[in-house]
Amino acid sequence: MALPIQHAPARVCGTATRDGALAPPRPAQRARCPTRVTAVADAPARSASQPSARPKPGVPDGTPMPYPMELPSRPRRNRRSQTFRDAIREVNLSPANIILPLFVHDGEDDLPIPSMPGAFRHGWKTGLLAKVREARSVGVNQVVIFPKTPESLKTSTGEEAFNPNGLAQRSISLLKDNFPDLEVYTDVALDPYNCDGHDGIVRDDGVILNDETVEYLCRQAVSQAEAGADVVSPSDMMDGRIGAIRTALDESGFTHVSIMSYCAKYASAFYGPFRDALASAPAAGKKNRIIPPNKKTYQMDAGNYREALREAVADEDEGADILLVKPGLPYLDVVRALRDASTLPIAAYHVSGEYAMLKAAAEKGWLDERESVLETLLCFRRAGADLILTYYGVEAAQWME
Ligand SMILES: NCc1[nH]cc(CCC(=O)O)c1CC(=O)O
Ligand SMILES: [Mg+2]
Repeated sequence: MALPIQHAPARVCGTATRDGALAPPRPAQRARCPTRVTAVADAPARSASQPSARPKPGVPDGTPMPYPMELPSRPRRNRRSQTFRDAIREVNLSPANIILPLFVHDGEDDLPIPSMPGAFRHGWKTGLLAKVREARSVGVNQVVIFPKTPESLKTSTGEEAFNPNGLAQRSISLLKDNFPDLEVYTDVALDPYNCDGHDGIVRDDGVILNDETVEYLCRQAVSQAEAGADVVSPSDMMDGRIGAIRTALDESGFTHVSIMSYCAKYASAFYGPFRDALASAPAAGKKNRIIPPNKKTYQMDAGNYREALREAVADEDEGADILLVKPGLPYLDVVRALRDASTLPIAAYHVSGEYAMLKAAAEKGWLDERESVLETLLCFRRAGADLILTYYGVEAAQWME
């Protein structure tokens, strides 16, 4: 059967130069150009009664002639076998790249999170330990802890954030006691502890105070370090907090504790399921108090790229050890920008909404979950991420085996 191949309109045969311009064709190439009609003269003449006669047996109509084409380059040769494809793959994905985010609550049972099927608020003792044991068994040895604070403990300044006996602090200690070589990351921001649902302290007129918040973040980070945290991760986007936290840690004897800065964190709709999990969405305005309904005065605008570089330079100068971009997939250009601009390790957060999208499509049977998750995570690596925070951490590591 003749294949419905349409010849492309005649184009200039030439060689693309490095800057993408077409160089004039070299004489030797003229004869090779598949769209040139001269080649047809070499084909057997077609009689009027056999309009679709083929030039050679088994060669579909429309095949460019001469056949085989004299191609100087055939990239498909390098894709011919799985062995070869594996051998020359440019980046790889390993459980070592994964940081598993874990929600904890101050109770016993693991509670499902409806907008994040397969993820739980773990009971801070048994459930948390069991999940970490499972993660380690597949090679994931890094976790980040997100505590769900009971509403009764939330205040407008979030002091529970640095309660030495708080849920976060207890969870960190428990993990380090049980798994001394586990890398425990923490979240530094006030939103899970703040009755207004903001990462910083909200003044009555709705302004989110920067410098006052930084002081609280320093106390929170030091308290997490005292509990045994290996890496504190400020996710609040206040200005100047990396330098202040570095100084506070150093002065308290924690020169060995690292800082992973959420340096390019965007005001994103993809955090919705996370805020469900922690009941941490910005609160409704109250009598005599204005509470901004979103985080746009501190998290970045989705349209901005250069601004991410500005944030990265500042955080690197202030002493960050790792730079993080968040969300992940819609912001891979920013991951690449930071990868190229900095010598620090780069982390990317495959956030709750991105997880929910894949889960929902997989549950409907619209996507192959394993293939789409592994592809997604590999693309983070290609964009330049060393570390990937993903709720798919354990499943992905199992699938990698
Ligand atoms: N500062 C808190 C914090 N740390 C991580 C996330 C979101 C993570 C996710 O969506 O998976 C958020 C929510 C927010 O900024 O509103
Ligand atoms: Mg900043």
